[in-house]
Amino acid sequence: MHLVVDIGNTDIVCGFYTETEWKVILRTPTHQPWSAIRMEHWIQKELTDKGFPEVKVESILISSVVPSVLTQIQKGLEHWVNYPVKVMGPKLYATLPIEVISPDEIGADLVANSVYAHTNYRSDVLIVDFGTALTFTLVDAQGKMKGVSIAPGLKTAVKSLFSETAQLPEVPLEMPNSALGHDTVSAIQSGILWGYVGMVKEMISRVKEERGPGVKVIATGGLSSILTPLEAYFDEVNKLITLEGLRIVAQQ
Ligand SMILES: Nc1ncnc2c1ncn2[C@@H]1O[C@H](COP(=O)(O)OP(=O)(O)O)[C@@H](O)[C@H]1O
Ligand SMILES: CC(C)(COP(=O)(O)O)[C@@H](O)C(=O)NCCC(=O)O
Ligand SMILES: [K+]
Repeated sequence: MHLVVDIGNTDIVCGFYTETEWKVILRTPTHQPWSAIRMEHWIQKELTDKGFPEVKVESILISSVVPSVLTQIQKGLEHWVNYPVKVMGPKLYATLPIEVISPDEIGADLVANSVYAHTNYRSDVLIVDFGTALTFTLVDAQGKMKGVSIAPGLKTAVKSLFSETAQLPEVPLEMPNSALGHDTVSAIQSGILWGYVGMVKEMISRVKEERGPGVKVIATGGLSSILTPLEAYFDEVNKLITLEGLRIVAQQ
């Protein structure tokens, strides 16, 4: 088997795959007191629990947007498999089938998303990633990353309102039926969820105005199925896009 790891600002996701399919996907919170040994023990225990006690992992590629966590995760994995692990970064970007925008600043997850989009569509594609941040990335037909937009993610917006106010609670991310709320919880749900529906529609429409109506729009990230009124706007909704992109990079 082979392994790709996506270290995001909320979760670390580990995808184990063979030539033909994903075998097992593991998820754990990013913010833990990570040490190399904690990582090695966690992955061994999870694999055993999921019915893969003695896997042979032939290659590992990591994408990280959390530098403070990367070192211990990488060390733990390298100790586990006993060979160097690859990490997404500017040196690797130079070998990709896409042209990476601002290689020293760009998030590695956005690069992986772009590799997936270009490999599968070969047209203008807008990737909407509903993670800790809500990101929009445009890749053109030649595989050039043309631009990125970054906003607070849905859960980040909810948490920020809760932590910056005295009287507003943290609310579940559920689409309200009506435009305006009738109590505090539904009022916050209205503001954030309908507000974000509007934000995503506005971004899609602006990008299509600039690039033409043929732009494909694909959605990923843990929160990509919350804004149900957007379903018709997406050509694909797939929570595995970042892992799929990493797998393409690892296999090249
Ligand atoms: N398969 C899933 N089903 C339901 N919720 C999920 C799933 N995966 C992730 N989430 C939730 O979606 C949120 C964003 O996750 P993710 O896209 O992995 O963010 P990041 O990449 O920033 O770490 C998290 O709060 C997580 O708990
Ligand atoms: C934009 C992000 C915070 C998204 O991270 P995520 O929501 O997946 O945890 C991450 O890709 C990042 O830190 N990017 C660096 C800045 C940039 O891409 O321009
Ligand atoms: K992500």
